[in-house]
Amino acid sequence: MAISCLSWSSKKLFSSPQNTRTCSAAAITMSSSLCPSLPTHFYCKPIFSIPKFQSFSSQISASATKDENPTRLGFLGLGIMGSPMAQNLIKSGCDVAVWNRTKSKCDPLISLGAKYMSSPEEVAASCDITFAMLADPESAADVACGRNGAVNGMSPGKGYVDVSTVDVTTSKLICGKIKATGALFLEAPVSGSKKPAEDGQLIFLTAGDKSLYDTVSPYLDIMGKSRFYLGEVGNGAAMKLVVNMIMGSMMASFSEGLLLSEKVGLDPKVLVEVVSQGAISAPMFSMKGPSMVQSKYPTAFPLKHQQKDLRLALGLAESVSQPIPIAAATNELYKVAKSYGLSDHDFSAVIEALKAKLHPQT
Ligand SMILES: NC(=O)C1=CN([C@@H]2O[C@H](COP(=O)(O)OP(=O)(O)OC[C@H]3O[C@@H](n4cnc5c(N)ncnc54)[C@H](OP(=O)(O)O)[C@@H]3O)[C@@H](O)[C@H]2O)C=CC1
Ligand SMILES: O=CCCC(=O)O
Repeated sequence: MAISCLSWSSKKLFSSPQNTRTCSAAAITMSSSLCPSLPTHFYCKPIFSIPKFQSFSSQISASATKDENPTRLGFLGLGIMGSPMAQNLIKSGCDVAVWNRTKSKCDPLISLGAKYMSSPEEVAASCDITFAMLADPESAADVACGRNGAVNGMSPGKGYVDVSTVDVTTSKLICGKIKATGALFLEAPVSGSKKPAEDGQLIFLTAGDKSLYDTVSPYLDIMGKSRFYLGEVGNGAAMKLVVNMIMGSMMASFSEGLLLSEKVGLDPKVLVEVVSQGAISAPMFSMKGPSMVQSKYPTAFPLKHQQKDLRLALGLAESVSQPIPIAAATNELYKVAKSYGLSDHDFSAVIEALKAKLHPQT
């Protein structure tokens, strides 16, 4: 299956298969201390992560122009994440068909050149590879396996790549239905939020059919900065849930710190600065701290999705009898935040649940 994308910027040059390499063990020894002036994506990463290397080659656009049968890509689900991901594929010259439950969200992509299809089935039937970026396990299963679902349009030679964050059971269910048609399946949830999606800097946590992984890697490289292949279906979903469980608890703990610092007379803006310089610094704190101090929560990752991921992580832990008391308590806090109508705010709005008086005086 040839790559159909045309080069449109230097970003595209990163994603040429010729420019994408797996680091050898020897190469891992090249570190930032040896090459302090190099940007971080030049540093070698463990062999299971496949970073992109910058190149000034124009090989991909030259080969793409000769391609008379471009790979047809489909994209289902054009929310906060799906829209910029599909947009990056289109802007890279890929032939993309789109569908979204709320049709109006397809319009900006259609104006960029995407074809509109009226159902997931139609997208899957007309495309070689279909990506899906849906809200939760229920919607991911429904879009794949429900009435007019993608499964009905799948057949041997096609591939389905689910990039939604779902639980292991749902991913395996979708995988089973897709594979029963003779098509291939890859789960590929992403780490990274709205801005990394816009910038093509996501991290893909993939598992499933290795041959499909190899086929779609150039597209993952258009949408992301690195990708991990984790083996059998379920491992990508599990990795994503563990990562988001940690993230949700970090955000809750950070929220407590901001409020405690203020209560004892400290400036929370200074706390954000102090944290940013020490061992617990994290881009998340530096990026979201200043707006949290102003009680502003512009949505990048909706709070309802963070609570969903905590709920799913609790189920994952339950399945192996692993205690996760901090995540369990954190989940309760996000549930309180949801009950205050904060579901569609950014997940940093969880701090509001700590501001509220739990037992208001009458
Ligand atoms: N935002 C973020 O920072 C990140 C999110 N994720 C994960 O990616 C996924 C998508 O997130 P995000 O884009 O933020 O979410 P959004 O809520 O912005 O988008 C959700 C998408 O799912 C669709 N959808 C919801 N319910 C249904 C349904 N019953 N049937 C069909 N379609 C449905 C929505 O359609 P409609 O437009 O009609 O509502 C929309 O296209 C989630 O699993 C999330 O956890 C992963 C990494 C980062
Ligand atoms: O699932 C959402 C992840 C958000 C992020 O990684 O910043």
